[in-house]
Amino acid sequence: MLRLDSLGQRYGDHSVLHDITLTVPDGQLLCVVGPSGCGKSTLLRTVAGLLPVREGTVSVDGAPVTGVPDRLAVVFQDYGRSLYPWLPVRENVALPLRRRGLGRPERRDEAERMLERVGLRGAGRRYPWQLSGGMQQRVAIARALVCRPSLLLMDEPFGSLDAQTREDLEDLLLEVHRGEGTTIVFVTHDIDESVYVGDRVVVLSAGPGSRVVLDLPVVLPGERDQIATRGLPEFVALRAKVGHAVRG
Ligand SMILES: Nc1ncnc2c1ncn2[C@@H]1O[C@H](COP(=O)(O)OP(=O)(O)OP(=O)(O)O)[C@@H](O)[C@H]1O
Repeated sequence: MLRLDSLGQRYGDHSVLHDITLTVPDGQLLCVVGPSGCGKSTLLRTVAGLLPVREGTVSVDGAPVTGVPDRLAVVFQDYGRSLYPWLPVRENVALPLRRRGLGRPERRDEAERMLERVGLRGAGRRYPWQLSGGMQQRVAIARALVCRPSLLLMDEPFGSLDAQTREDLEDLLLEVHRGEGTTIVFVTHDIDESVYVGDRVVVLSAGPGSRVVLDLPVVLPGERDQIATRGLPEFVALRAKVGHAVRG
C-alpha cells in the first residue's frame, strides 16, 4: 500500500505540491492527471525516493520512503533511453534479476516468461534498436515487471507512441495488471486514457502548490474494450468530470 500524508514538495522557493493526502490500496491502478507543470512527475519522483520529502510523509508498505523503495519499478516515456542498446532484449529484461541472485538459466527463463507476457515471444535475441517504439516500450514493461514489484510507477509511458500502438499497450497494461495484481501509479496527460486504464483517477490543480481537486473511482460495466467502453454513457460522464477538473 502506498500512502501520501500531507505531502508538500518544492524546488527551492517554488512550491509544486501542497498537502497531498492519498492512499493507494494494493492492486489498484491509480491514474494521476493534471495540467502541464502541475507536479505529476515530481509526485512520481518523490514516491520513487529520487527527491527528498519536504513536508508530510510518504510510505510504501508501511515503511517511510527515504531512498528508492525495495520492490519498486518505474517505466518512463522515453523508452529509447531506458533500454541498453548493446544488450539483447532478453538481457535487458533479465538485468534486474541479477541483484536477486538468480542463476543464469533462471534469469533467462524468467525474462522469456515476461517477454511472452508482453507479446514479444521470440524477440529475446534481438537488440532494442531493431524493434519499433511500441515493442521497445513492451520490453521496458517486461523489465519493470520481471522482479514482481509491489509498486509500479509509470510516467506518461505511452505519450510518444502512435494512436494504435498506444491503444494496444493500454490493453496490454490492463491485462498484465489483472494477471499480476501490481499496484500502479500511472501519470498521463490524456484524460480519455486515464478513465480507460484507471481504477481511479486523481486530478491535480494547476500549480504552484498543486492540490488534489478530484478523486474519482472509475466504475465501468464489463471488460474494457477500446471501442465499446469509450462509447458507454458512463465512460463519457467520467471523462467529462475529469475534463472539467483538469480545466479548473
Ligand atoms: N529539477 C527541477 N528544478 C526546478 N524546478 C523543477 C524541477 N523539475 C520540475 N520543476 C518545476 O516544477 C513544476 C512541476 O514539474 P513536473 O515536471 O513535476 O510537472 P508535470 O505535471 O509532470 O509536467 P508535464 O505534464 O509538463 O510533464 C514545474 O513548474 C517545473 O518547471
